Parts: sequence; C-alpha cells; structure tokens
Amino acid sequence: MLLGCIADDFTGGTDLASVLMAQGIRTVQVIGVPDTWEDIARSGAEAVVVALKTRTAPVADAVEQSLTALRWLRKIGCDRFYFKYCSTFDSTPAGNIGPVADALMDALGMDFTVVCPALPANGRTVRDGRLFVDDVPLDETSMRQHPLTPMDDANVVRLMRRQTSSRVGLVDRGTVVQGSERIHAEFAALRSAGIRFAVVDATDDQDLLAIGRACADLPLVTASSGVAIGLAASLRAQPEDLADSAPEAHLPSGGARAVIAGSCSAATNAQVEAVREVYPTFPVDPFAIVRGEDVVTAALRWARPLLAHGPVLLHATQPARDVTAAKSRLPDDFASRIEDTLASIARGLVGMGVDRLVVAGGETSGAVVGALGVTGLVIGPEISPGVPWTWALGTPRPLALALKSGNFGSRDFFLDAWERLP
Ligand SMILES: Nc1ncnc2c1ncn2[C@@H]1O[C@H](COP(=O)(O)OP(=O)(O)OP(=O)(O)O)[C@@H](O)[C@H]1O
Ligand SMILES: O=C(O)[C@@H](O)C(=O)CO
Repeated sequence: MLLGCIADDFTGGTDLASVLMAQGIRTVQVIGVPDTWEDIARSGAEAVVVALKTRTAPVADAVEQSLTALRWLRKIGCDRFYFKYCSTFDSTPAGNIGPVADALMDALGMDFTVVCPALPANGRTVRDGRLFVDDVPLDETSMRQHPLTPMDDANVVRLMRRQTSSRVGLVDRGTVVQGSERIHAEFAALRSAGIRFAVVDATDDQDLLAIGRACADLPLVTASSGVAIGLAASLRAQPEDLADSAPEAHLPSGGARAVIAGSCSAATNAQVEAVREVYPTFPVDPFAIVRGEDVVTAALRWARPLLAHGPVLLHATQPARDVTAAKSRLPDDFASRIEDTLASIARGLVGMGVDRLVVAGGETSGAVVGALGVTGLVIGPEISPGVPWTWALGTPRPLALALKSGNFGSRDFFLDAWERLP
C-alpha cells in the first residue's frame, strides 16, 4: 500500500482518487471507515481514499473520525498519508483543517508538514500565501457567500493561524521555482525554527511536481489534490512500476439518467442554467422543505414519466446572493434538511431505474451516497479535471456516479458528462 488518504468530503475524495489514478496509482475510494479490511487488501489497490463528511462537522467529531480513518489505514498497511481538503480551503475559523491536521500529526509523532491548497488545473493558485481562483483573491469570489463555509480571507497563512495554535510559516514561489532540493532545505530551516505548518506557494504543475518530491520524507502531507500530482514519483522508486489497470469495474447497462444539484457554487449555478434549455429541470424549494411539504413525492412524481426520454435535473441550487439573503429566514439546520431531501429524491430515482447519476456538491454527495448505501467507489474515466465517473460498490444494482465538486467543471458539464461513460 503506497498511500492512505483521508478526504474531508466526498467530491474531494473522488477528486484526489482520480488524480492518483492519472499518476498510475491504482486507487480505491471507500465511503467512511469500513468495518473490515480484507476486501481492500484483496482489491490490488495501491492507494485508498477514505471519504469522510467532516468538513463542516463539529471540530471534535471531525478529529475523532479522521483519527479513526488513520488507524484503519495503518491497519491495512499504509505508512504514508494524505489529508485532502478543498482547493478553496473551505473551513470555518474553528476548523476543521487545522485541528484535524494537528491531531493526525500528533498521532504520527510529526512536528512539521505542508499546507498546500493550490490546484492550477482548476485555476486555484497560491502566491505569497494568498489563494486565488482564476486570478481573483478567494475572498472576492462567490466563496465569500458559501452557505456553510463562507471564506472572508484569501491569506492561507492567516486562515491556518486562526485554526491552530501551532506556528505557521510560508515557502514562497521564489523558493519553489528553485526545485525540490531547495524546497526541502527550506522545510528543514522552517522546522528547526519551530514552524509546524509550511504554507507552500504553487502556481503551476511544475511547482507541484517539485513540492511533491520535496515531501518524500513526510509521513503526512495536507493539501488539495494538487500535491498528489507530484507524489507519484516519490511513492515509487521506478516509474515503470506504475500500474496501468484500474480495479474491476461494475458497469451499469443503459438505465435512466439524472442529475441532483445541491451546490450553490458559481460553476454549478452556470451548469444548471445551461441545462434549462436542453432537458427538464425541477427546482427543490428550501422553504417548501421547511414548511414540511412532501417535496420528495412531488419531485419523484415529476420525474417518473420523464426518465424514459433522457436525463432530468433536480436542484436546490440558487445564486449565492439569494442564498445569503434567504439564510436568515431558514432554520439553523437548513443545510442538512436540504441534503436529506435531495438524498431521498436520489434514492427514489435509483428505485425508479436511474443507474447513471451525477451529484453536484460535496455535502450533497455525502448525503446521497449515504442514502444509496454505497460502500466504495471504483474510479473510472475523468469527465473534467477532478471529476471522474465512478462505479459504486455495495449497491444492489450497478450504479455509475459522478460526484462533482461545486465549483468544478465547465458550463456544459451536465450535458457532456454522459458522453464520457464507456
Ligand atoms: N437554496 C439553498 N439555500 C440554502 N442552502 C442550500 C440551498 N441549496 C443547497 N443548499 C445547501 O448548501 C450546501 C452546499 O454544499 P455542498 O458541499 O453540497 O456544495 P459546494 O460546497 O458548492 O460543493 P463542494 O463542497 O464540492 O465545493 C448543502 O448543505 C446544501 O444543502
Ligand atoms: O479541492 C477541491 O476543490 C474539491 O476537490 C473539493 O474538495 C470540493 O469539495
């Protein structure tokens, strides 16, 4: 086993798994911490991603679940680890990135690691410690109005300092461009100066390759999926050892298609708009859910006659400014109530013969995958950077799932995704 990964949400898990697969590392994603480990040991996997739903959980829960995942990964033979969080550093002032990273490091007896949310393939870069999305500082993007993790600062050093009492430093791009040995030397200098977390600048994949190599002797890295691009080289002595086959796939055979969107991110809003002209869409109204209306039955009644004719899309997605305006009129548990509703709709759709399902949003994906009883995901072909088709494990019938991070994918993602299925 080359690498054990802990992802703080489900779309983030498939993002990392697809990057590792692209690096030739045979990767399996499990949903939560499995009860057993024999299946994984038999699967031929070289990396395992444990997908948790801890991004917005209470800090103590997130820490406990992450430590449980770490123990399980050690049990199946991992001795190198990857804590995957969002490339937009989605978190609250209390956590959970800092507390989880601190707890994992304590458990591994470490006093230094990296913090690197950069993901240039999706426009996320870090310069002088500041996180940009397509060259716009994070706090000036729609992430400022995220329903659960509004991001009001682009400075990752400062964001991290809010979440940990440990010392946080910076490895700037001027150092990174000098290559892995120079970066490694800077890590050593920061570490001996008592720095526990080094935020590392990166603006392109070359930077990530160098950073990955410089992390070769770190038992744990903390990052978006970006650093994984550079890890393959340090995980294997011989590049020709790279695997070229995925674990056995469980392909569905031509049932109905649906999209469930619970993300209110800018990209998902644009993708929902693009669908409106092309196939049927159903808006799920948060206020109807709160009023106790039977939204699930209404949605399934709407979808039933349409499924034979092509894909359908059901969405709670609304523009971020509308969400921000509505939040004060919604109860505190609004997010989980919307997630539960979308998850019940997904279960109903699968019961009606949907076997190819796209889900937009990490929290939403967590709820849907839970409701469908999925225990793991075999990673299939990539639809767009960070979003692969996956084949569900643990479901009574074969099911293809694409779990799309809220801000990933082009405008036509919900139109084109089907074409990437084998
Ligand atoms: N109209 C709405 N008003 C308020 N909240 C909503 C609305 N629609 C969806 N939500 C909630 O917003 C949250 C969106 O989080 P989710 O993780 O699913 O998407 P995301 O953050 O855009 O995606 P990712 O985590 O992959 O970046 C969910 O909890 C969802 O239930
Ligand atoms: O890193 C990202 O942006 C995504 O994988 C993600 O975590 C969104 O939830």
